[in-house]
Amino acid sequence: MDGIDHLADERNKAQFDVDAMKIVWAGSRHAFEVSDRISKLVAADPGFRKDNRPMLGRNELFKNTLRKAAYAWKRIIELHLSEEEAAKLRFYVDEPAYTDLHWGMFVPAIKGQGTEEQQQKWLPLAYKMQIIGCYGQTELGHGSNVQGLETTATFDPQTDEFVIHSPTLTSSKWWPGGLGKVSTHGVIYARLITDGRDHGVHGFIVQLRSLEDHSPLPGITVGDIGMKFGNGAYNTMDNGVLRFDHVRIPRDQMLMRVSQVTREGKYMQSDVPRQLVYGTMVYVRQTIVADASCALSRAVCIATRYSAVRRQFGSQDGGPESQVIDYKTQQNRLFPLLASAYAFRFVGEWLKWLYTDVTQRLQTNDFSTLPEAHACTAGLKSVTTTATADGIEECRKLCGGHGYLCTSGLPELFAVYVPACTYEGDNIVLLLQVARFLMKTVSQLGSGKKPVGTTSYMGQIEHLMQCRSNVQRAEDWLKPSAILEAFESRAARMSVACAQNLTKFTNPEEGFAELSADLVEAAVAHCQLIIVSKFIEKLLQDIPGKGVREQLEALCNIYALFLLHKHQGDFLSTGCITAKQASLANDQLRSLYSQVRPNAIALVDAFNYTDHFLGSILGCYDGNVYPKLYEAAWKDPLNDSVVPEGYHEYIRPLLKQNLRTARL
Ligand SMILES: CCCCC/C=C\C/C=C\C/C=C\C=C\C(=O)SCCNC(=O)CCNC(=O)[C@H](O)C(C)(C)COP(=O)(O)OP(=O)(O)OC[C@H]1O[C@@H](n2cnc3c(N)ncnc32)[C@H](O)[C@@H]1OP(=O)(O)O
Ligand SMILES: Cc1cc2nc3c(=O)[nH]c(=O)nc-3n(C[C@H](O)[C@H](O)[C@H](O)COP(=O)(O)OP(=O)(O)OC[C@H]3O[C@@H](n4cnc5c(N)ncnc54)[C@H](O)[C@@H]3O)c2cc1C
Repeated sequence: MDGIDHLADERNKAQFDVDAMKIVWAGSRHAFEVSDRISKLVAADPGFRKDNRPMLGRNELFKNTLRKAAYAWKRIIELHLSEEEAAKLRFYVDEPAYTDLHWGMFVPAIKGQGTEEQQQKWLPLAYKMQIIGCYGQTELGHGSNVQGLETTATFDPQTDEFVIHSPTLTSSKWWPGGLGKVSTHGVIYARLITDGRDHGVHGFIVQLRSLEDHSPLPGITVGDIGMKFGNGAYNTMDNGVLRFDHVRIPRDQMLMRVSQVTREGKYMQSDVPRQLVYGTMVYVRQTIVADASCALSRAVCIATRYSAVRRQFGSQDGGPESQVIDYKTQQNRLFPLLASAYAFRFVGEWLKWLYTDVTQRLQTNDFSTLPEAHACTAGLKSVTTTATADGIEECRKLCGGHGYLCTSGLPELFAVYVPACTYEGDNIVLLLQVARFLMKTVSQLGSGKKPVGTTSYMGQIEHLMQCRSNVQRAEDWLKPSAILEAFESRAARMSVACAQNLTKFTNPEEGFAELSADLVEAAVAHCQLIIVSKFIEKLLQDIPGKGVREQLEALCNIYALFLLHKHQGDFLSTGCITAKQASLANDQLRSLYSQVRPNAIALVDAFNYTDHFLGSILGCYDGNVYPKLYEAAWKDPLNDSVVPEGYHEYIRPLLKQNLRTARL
């Protein structure tokens, strides 16, 4: 606008090499270069404009999303983008669409659960988008309880087909994204029945719509489930409802990697665990953790830049008022979120490694790390999405009144993000899975079986049950060993306490249900320990760039000590630390805030987000917030006319009547 960088002074204060930090954030120089190039390409293309989204009605909004998805595909083909570049392009287009489910779940489900033959048949069609797929698992009556699904797939040996049927209203598929109006096919989860026997839930590829005119195939009733939370937001997605009336599909459309049905109708199970049917969820939960760092960093970038621009109170001798970022209360709310964004980034990187490792092992029939992969993906998905959804809302409040404007970008970001606490597994249900895993680990401690991976700390259970922190001064809390010992002993003691309480129940399932609130807290403590320890491990790596390591150390300590402060009830009640040590942690936290303060703007610049992607006037790179807000207000459709539509109908008669009343 005025071409001036209003945040230049802030940028000059930085004590580290921002370009080097950009590479750490991206994960590698290559990842940075791809991300930088593609984000700029999207930002410069008017075809990907998104600022009008909150104003559009549902039909217009949805059609606009279809246009963008088709245009994105056209650009991907024209520019010969690689799979990695194409995924980045869809990410920076930043509009939930059926393509998320096609690439993010339909394709992975076929890859993970289909045989070689099935993959060869279906994947080329999906890769060229000659078919478009969704992931049809959840039903009106059951989501979390996958074993409770009611849709049936009954084998008919006469015709060598499965008959897919929705026997009840509650068996209607409900929620799958892309199903409502777009998908031609779906991976549909149904109870497999052969010869009158129910073999539980399995995946099937089912064609839903004609490839000629897009009409639903015979026996299929399909539509959108209706408007969701927020304007624009997730309403660009056609979450759908689907009913089957005895729809027939060939036998070879059952995904047969885990189990098979023969021509004779015999059910056969491979020697792979049946839980592999849930494999797509493990894959997506892992991507959701990486995605949490993106959503949170985006909100934090907006709130941090605006906090440096915004001034309120504190003027001395007619000088400028204080920047709100200098208030300790603002720092205490904002900087832990900044630190969390970095923490989630690094734990997301690690989780991707864990997932790749488990996938490679599965290919050689080594299933030993599957339970840990399930517990880690479930728990970290839960903890990071909860913190991110809460964090985005906190960032909105950190921006005061202007944060409530759609042009701040924060209301839409929250509305799009918050269902992450529910989809791919309700966060509480997933934490209970982690708790089951922890209780199993604790119960095996005496058996000589050594806990491994993320539970290896339980191997020193005797030490962790009785150790006392030796922190004496605030600076002692900067030692990774002090932090790790406190987090490990807290997690171990909470798990052991639950395990001991469970022994008081004669029926273990009853005990588990009764103690579930405590079990969830133990699972959170374990997951927070994973995040803290992966951040500390990141710091053991070679980190090039002037001052970059120092900034990351400060953020790691903020993340850990903020959690310690927030959950000090856990640390104190389990006797891991004393009240004095908790207070020293808080002293150290304050001094870390002062250390981060001059670097705050550079730390959010390191995310390398374009103004297009941020979609926020408050977060714009140049910090020229007020003229932009003022100008944007006049562009609101309500300001198209000075006197509003409806004046003659509803305002004028009222005013006239008031005049008459006043005369009386
Ligand atoms: C780049 C693009 C990305 C695209 C997408 C990105 C982001 C998302 C964007 C938008 C959202 C879009 C889509 C959203 C899609 C969906 O939501 S799809 C539907 C997801 N649904 C769920 O997540 C349901 C949650 N429920 C469950 O997973 C299971 O029912 C539950 C685990 C709760 C219970 O399973 P169940 O078999 O009934 O239970 P048990 O507790 O008895 O478990 C038996 C044993 O199995 C182990 N186990 C359970 N799950 C898994 C697993 N996934 N992997 C491996 N192992 C598993 C469990 O630990 C038990 O083991 P033991 O017997 O104790 O050893
Ligand atoms: C935006 C969005 C997109 C989605 N996309 C898809 C998709 O593409 N494909 C698909 O198949 N599904 C999709 N879903 C569905 C989603 O996966 C489910 O909504 C989710 O798994 C939660 O299940 P539920 O709705 O049955 O919740 P419920 O299980 O009914 O949860 C309701 C409440 O009960 C609690 N609860 C449930 N069970 C327990 C328990 N055992 N112990 C303690 N508390 C419990 C929960 O914590 C929650 O508070 C989507 C959902 C949303 C919101």
